[in-house]
Amino acid sequence: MEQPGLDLFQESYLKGSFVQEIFYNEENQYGVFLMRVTEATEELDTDEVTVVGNMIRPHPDETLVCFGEWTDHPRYGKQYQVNHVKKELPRSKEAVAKYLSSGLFPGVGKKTAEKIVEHLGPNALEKATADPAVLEEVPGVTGARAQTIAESLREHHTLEQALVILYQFGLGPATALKVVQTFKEATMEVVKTNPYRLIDEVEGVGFRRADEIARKSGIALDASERFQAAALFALREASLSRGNVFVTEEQLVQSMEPLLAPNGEELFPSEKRQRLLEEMAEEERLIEEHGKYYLPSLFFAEHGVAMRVRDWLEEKVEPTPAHELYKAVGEVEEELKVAYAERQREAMTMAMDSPLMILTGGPGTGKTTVIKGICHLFGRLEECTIDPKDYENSEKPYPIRLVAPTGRAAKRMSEATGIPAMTIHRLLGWKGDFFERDADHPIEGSLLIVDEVSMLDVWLANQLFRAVPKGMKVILVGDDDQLPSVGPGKVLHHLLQVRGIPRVELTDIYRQEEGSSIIRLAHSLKAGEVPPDLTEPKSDRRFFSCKKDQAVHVILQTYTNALERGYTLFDIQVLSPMYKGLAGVNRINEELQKAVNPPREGKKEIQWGESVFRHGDKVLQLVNHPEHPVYNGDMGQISAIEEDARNDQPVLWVQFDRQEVPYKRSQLNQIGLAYACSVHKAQGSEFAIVILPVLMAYRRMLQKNLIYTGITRAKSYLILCGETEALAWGVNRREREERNSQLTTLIEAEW
Ligand SMILES: Nc1ncnc2c1ncn2[C@@H]1O[C@H](COP(=O)(O)OP(=O)(O)OP(=O)(O)O)[C@@H](O)[C@H]1O
Repeated sequence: MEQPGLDLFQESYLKGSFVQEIFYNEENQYGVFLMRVTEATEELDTDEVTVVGNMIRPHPDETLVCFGEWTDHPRYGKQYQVNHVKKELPRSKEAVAKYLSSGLFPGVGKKTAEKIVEHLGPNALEKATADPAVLEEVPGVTGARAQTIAESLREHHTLEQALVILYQFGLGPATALKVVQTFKEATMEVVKTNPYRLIDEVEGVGFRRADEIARKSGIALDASERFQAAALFALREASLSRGNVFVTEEQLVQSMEPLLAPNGEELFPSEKRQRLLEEMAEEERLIEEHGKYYLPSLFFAEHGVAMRVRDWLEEKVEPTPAHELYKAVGEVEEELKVAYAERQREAMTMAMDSPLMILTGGPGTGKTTVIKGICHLFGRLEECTIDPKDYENSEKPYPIRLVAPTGRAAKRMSEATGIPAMTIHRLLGWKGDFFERDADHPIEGSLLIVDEVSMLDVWLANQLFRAVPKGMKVILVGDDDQLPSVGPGKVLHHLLQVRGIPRVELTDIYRQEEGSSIIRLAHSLKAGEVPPDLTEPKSDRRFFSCKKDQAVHVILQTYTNALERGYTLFDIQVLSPMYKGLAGVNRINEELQKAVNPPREGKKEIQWGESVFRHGDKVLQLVNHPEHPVYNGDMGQISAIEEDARNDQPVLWVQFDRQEVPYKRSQLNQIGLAYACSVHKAQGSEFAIVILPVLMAYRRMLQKNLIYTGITRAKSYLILCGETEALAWGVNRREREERNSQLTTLIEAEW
């Protein structure tokens, strides 16, 4: 094996060809190959080496130079982690002929390949790339065919070159590959003339990265496209990271400053700025209205929601005669064996006569009990059965649609009311990139009840509202003190500010009667007060004082104690405000996995990025899965693992409540370990036991809504661990910023 001196090649590399593909994922171009090495920077004790990394799928006859480093994988041993790959064109006549007929070049079979090599010699590839006309000299190759072959040769060559240049521009191999795959032969053109296109078209490229490329391509600091890219980037950041539906011009300019001129120089005077923004508005890349700047999709969503709400407010409903209403309420009370409180009764009767109504209230105030009452009252007044069984073989659709943003919330609601419930995505027929239900294909039924509305962002609210047919009553149920939606807008909050939307707020706590001190604590914290008995042990809650570095230990101890007492993995949930850090979600998951589901001989597991999925692990679905009805926030348990599954075959199965869902390797980013999860991910769910660390180390994240949401996830037992001052600090801190939205004004202005 050749070994050139290190002075010639500073980087470590292996040269050779791939003799076997062990694994290859088309989606992220990640592969594992066996390479026969002919040349290397260091001495090797074998000439067959396992090589892993992101790369365009190599062809067996290609000679490759892989630059990278040696790693020691805990499971697979020593392997070469490729950083980037350079392909060498084959040199011998046989290899060139084989390469040409490998299928990479359309229309070139074995015979033609041999003829080309015969005629042009071993340098055929270089010659044909430089001058396609030489191919025409090959007997039997017509002008058009010569052209096609030369084009694909050149295309290959250009892609290779583009990759090398992108590496030089500082892009990592995975991103560089994505760029080349997106723009193909146009890659270099895009990179040289408008690398800002990468922000929109290549996942994982932000403004700063694109701007670095622009610098290297010689694009001026005051170029128009630079300004416009920064404007869109800032607008997206404001909406997606901070939840704003729009930004004011001042906010926009302010957030663009650090992007455009970190040293404070004025590259875009106000006149130029104005002109460039106007240009973007003309091209509908953004929308400007009275000095407010929107991403188009948010503008239309917010206006859509406002328009729909206005329609409901303008709708006239014939009121049900009072005596009929009260008689029916009495019958429902009798049927359900509940004596509804005055306010609860008001909510039920109001729901019957309003096209749109909002029901709010903290935990334990009886929202679910009222939802059930509303459904039964509706059935009586409409004189229709609400027993799902009566609709099983009927043409008639079930009249009530009960929905929630997460699968767990829907399940909880359906269990508590006895009425079928589903996620909003399922109701709307989410197909992965579009909803089947819209204004032209509305949902069926005459009563829609949406729970956990605080989680609804303006996009989803618009999708849902536009799919509601005329005449269907809509009841929105939620708790405005919970965390707002992850996506932009604060729909429930802003709807509550509209005067004129019928609403009832439930304030009396009923669960307290059952002796819940968790709910009492939640209500105190909501009022910004830490009760003096916080650290006193109660029958349903405990506070364990500890510092940051002890928190994980306390969590492990409590968790395993609960398991010993017969609680299951699904009864206990650790919630943490952060992912990173000593007591963050990631670390707790790692430690709990070690403690409650350790590796064992014969127990299958699979490495995924930094983490390991093991048979029996509790996992969380992170996105809505359009193929199977599993949704963001659903939890399940790994029921099988096939370690050596081929790329297109499932590698792991998760048992959710009602079904087992298979995942291919490329889909493993849709799940995560779930012994611990973020408070955001637990929205809409309840657990028998919640363990919540509250530490000053998290103070950046701690705020009232988050603590309140975390605590109210506990149904039977709450364990707080950490520092009392962290809790006090957090509950006195409101959400950092209000979210910009015009929703209230839009509805009120024209209504
Ligand atoms: N009028 C009432 N009389 C007696 N008990 C009631 C009444 N209303 C509600 N409850 C009881 O209070 C408890 C909490 O009610 P419910 O679950 O409906 O509240 P919730 O607002 O939906 O709470 P959460 O959001 O925490 O689920 C239940 O056990 C319920 O039976």
